[in-house]
Amino acid sequence: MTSPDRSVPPVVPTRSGPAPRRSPLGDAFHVFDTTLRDGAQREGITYSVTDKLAVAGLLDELGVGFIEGGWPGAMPKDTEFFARVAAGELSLRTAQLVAFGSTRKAGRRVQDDRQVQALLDSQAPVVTLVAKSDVRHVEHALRTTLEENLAMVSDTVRHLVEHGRRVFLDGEHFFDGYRADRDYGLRVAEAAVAAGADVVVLCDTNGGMLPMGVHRVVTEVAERGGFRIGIHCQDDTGCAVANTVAAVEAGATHVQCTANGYGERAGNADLFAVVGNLVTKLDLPVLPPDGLVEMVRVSHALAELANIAPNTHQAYVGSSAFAHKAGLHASAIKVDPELYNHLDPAVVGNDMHILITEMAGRASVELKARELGVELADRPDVVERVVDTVKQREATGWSYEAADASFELLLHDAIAAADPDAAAARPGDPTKDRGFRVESYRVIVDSTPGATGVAEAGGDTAAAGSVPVVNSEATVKVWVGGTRVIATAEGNGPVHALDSALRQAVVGRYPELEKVELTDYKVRILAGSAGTDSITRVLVSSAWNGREWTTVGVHPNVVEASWQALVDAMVWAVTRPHPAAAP
Ligand SMILES: CC(=O)SCCNC(=O)CCNC(=O)[C@H](O)C(C)(C)COP(=O)(O)OP(=O)(O)OC[C@H]1O[C@@H](n2cnc3c(N)ncnc32)[C@H](O)[C@@H]1OP(=O)(O)O
Ligand SMILES: CC(=O)C(=O)O
Repeated sequence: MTSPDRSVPPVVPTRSGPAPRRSPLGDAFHVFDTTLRDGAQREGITYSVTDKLAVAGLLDELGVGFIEGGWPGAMPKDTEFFARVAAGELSLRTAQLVAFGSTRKAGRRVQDDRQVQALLDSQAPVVTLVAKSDVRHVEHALRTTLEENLAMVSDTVRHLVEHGRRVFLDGEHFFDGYRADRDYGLRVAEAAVAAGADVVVLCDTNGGMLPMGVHRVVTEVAERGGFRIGIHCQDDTGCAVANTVAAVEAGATHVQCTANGYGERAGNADLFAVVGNLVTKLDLPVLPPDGLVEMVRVSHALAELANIAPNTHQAYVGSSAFAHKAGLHASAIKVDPELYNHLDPAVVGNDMHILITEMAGRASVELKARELGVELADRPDVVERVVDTVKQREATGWSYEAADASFELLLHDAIAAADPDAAAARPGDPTKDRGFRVESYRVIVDSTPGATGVAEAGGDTAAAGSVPVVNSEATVKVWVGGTRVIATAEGNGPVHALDSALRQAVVGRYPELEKVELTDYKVRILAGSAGTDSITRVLVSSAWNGREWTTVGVHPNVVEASWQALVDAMVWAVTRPHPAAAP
């Protein structure tokens, strides 16, 4: 018989399912998300139960420690959400689920309070109880005595703790109450802690605080000691994130926030800014190591679920959070991106990009060209030509900031113009050839007086017999690979007719154009200088094969401005290197 080899470590039993993730700080620091409770209190947000499950799943992927799912018993949807989680529809890897509710009603036994029972029925392992901590609210809103409010707090906390729940207490209006009667808020906190609460969250419910005041109050409360401090800041002064960070600096170790700052009135502290600041500025690793890089993805997915357009300028996660417009910024970034970025955007899953506008300088153009795969470091002539063209055009109403595809064509036109011999010698090279050449176009719009009804193909669709029928027809003449092609098409308006005729003319050579979709068409009328006509700027967005691109046209005539943007859209589609080869 051989003795067991003691040098081999024992086999650790494998877990079924993915291993739980934890922030390196574990329970020492809580990131507590209340998007599904306070966030849902924002005007305009209505989550379905399915949305709520998806929101919770995304927050768990980010790595928050606690997800407040709603108020079971107050709203059927919230009750159903907890029931569906309990039934196994969602399993959380990182976060613990939290049910929110208020203390028992005044003058009622906690055992008889249906709202409190609903918290237990939710089966959430953690409960946040909202309690009045401002004497004026106790006396005027609850219309009860200060002693009864303390009893409501301790009875409810004890009841929940006795039933195995971990309890956090939200001290509503704590900061306003502290100004009016500082001892009472602390007595509420102490009553909760004595009954078993784990955290007392100091709430700036009306959101009127500034960071210095939050720091002072949290410091004083921390000096009294005896309980763990949390912070919950509404954003009515625009300081919710700063107030939250100030509270952490003063000793809070539990932060309540909402995704993208959604919340009652002006909102709450934005989870992404709070976490971004704590991790990258205060060196507090409050998320699991793979969490921070998910911020952009999760923020945008949560905006989608809330049906709110993402805030492009949102700190850390907005698509413009690392966008640089000023030429001087670009010139320093060319030397070292850190010179004009507060952190590497990749850390939070974001990207830096350079905007080309009238504020661009040579460095902006060089960096933008590099983004587009073109190296212009040794082509100062081309760079200068592009800078001049952009500045002159933007002075007359063009805008390349949102029209990357038109800028890309302008760049390649400048390269071709700088080297006309090479352009002639290599007509098939997309950097030298626009794919087709327009000779002319014509549009006819006609309407027969008295003719009304549902329009046929090519006319405006209208309710039967209600509006005149207007027909639009376009003819384009283009040169494609040495051949002159004339095509005519109808459309439900002049721009549609032009788009159809142009595609018809070039589709034989470029069959992929059949699949290009026009996804957006924006017209902006720009005031002309005194005494002159106004100018029209048209932006056309197109999509194909997972790519989107935007082109611009500018002219006093809206049809010509639209035509320029349409032609750029098609030229970009047929000449730029893109996944066009894919089906
Ligand atoms: C600061 C915050 O944002 S806290 C979160 C607030 N969120 C919400 O209110 C959303 C969900 N709310 C609801 O669905 C409803 O308001 C409910 C179900 C909670 C209560 O509805 P109702 O019973 O019809 O009461 P109503 O909303 O008119 O008033 C709230 C009652 O709770 C009492 N109350 C308020 N805060 C507390 C508290 N912390 N502890 C105990 N009772 C409280 C009020 O005094 C009032 O009592 P009353 O009925 O004796 O006058
Ligand atoms: C609890 C809460 O949402 C507040 O006091 O603002």
